[in-house]
Amino acid sequence: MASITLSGVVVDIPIYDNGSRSIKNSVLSVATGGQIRPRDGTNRIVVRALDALDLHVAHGDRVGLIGHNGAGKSTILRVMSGIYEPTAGSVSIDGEVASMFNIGFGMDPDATGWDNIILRGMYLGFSRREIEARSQEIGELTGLGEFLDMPLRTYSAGMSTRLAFAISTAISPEILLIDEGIGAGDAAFLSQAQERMRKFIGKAGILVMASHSNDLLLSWCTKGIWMEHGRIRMQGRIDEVIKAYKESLAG
Ligand SMILES: Nc1ncnc2c1ncn2[C@@H]1O[C@H](COP(=O)(O)OP(=O)(O)OP(=O)(O)O)[C@@H](O)[C@H]1O
Repeated sequence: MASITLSGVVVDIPIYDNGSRSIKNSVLSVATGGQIRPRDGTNRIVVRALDALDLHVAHGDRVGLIGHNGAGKSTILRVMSGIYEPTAGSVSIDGEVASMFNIGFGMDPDATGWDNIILRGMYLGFSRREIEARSQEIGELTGLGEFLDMPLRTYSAGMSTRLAFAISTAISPEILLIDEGIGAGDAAFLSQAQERMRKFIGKAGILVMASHSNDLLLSWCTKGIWMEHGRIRMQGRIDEVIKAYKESLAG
């Protein structure tokens, strides 16, 4: 059974250009972003992207991360995927993780879409034989047609996302992490993606996604977590959390 538990997770991101006094003086006065603070005992400035975060995601949960720019949504996903090591606290992940945001990983910009399906598939743990056997099906799902014969560097962000999405969901991971971007697809791709996502969720994995699209969050998620300055402001049913967040923006 897949699960994710974060206990007291702090992520401080050091800023190496510490020459500016104005950074220190503007601490906490802004509506967006994490908390900018001098690091204890040093002259270094850090951004506290996550502040003592406790979070449990259980098998079958579909969690939407909501909040203003810089609230910490992407940082949570990066911690869950192992890209960021927490400054303090602990992370426990049970299950195979596939993430949809490090889409450059395991991909070669000069190789074609077809070749990248093989490369990224192997990076995600397929054997060459397994991924070759499935590459046709994955290629069709991308809807990229003849672009699959073109080098990846000729793709738009949305096209790269299609490719990454098709490969990631093909491997049926137990935990899927998505950061924005998926909204970059067109309507036909999104409905195809939803169908695939429903199948994925039907296999009872975990989905954690960050998005500014309420429609996408409402259709894919059941739980919502509203982040603010690296902390959880509210969590609960996705519709209730989105409603409260919208009210706070209006007020
Ligand atoms: N590479 C970095 N260097 C410095 N600060 C960073 C870096 N990455 C993130 N941060 C800071 O960490 C905080 C949290 O950022 P994060 O990307 O998690 O926010 P977010 O909620 O995903 O925002 P958005 O909705 O704009 O994508 C912000 O204050 C941001 O400035």
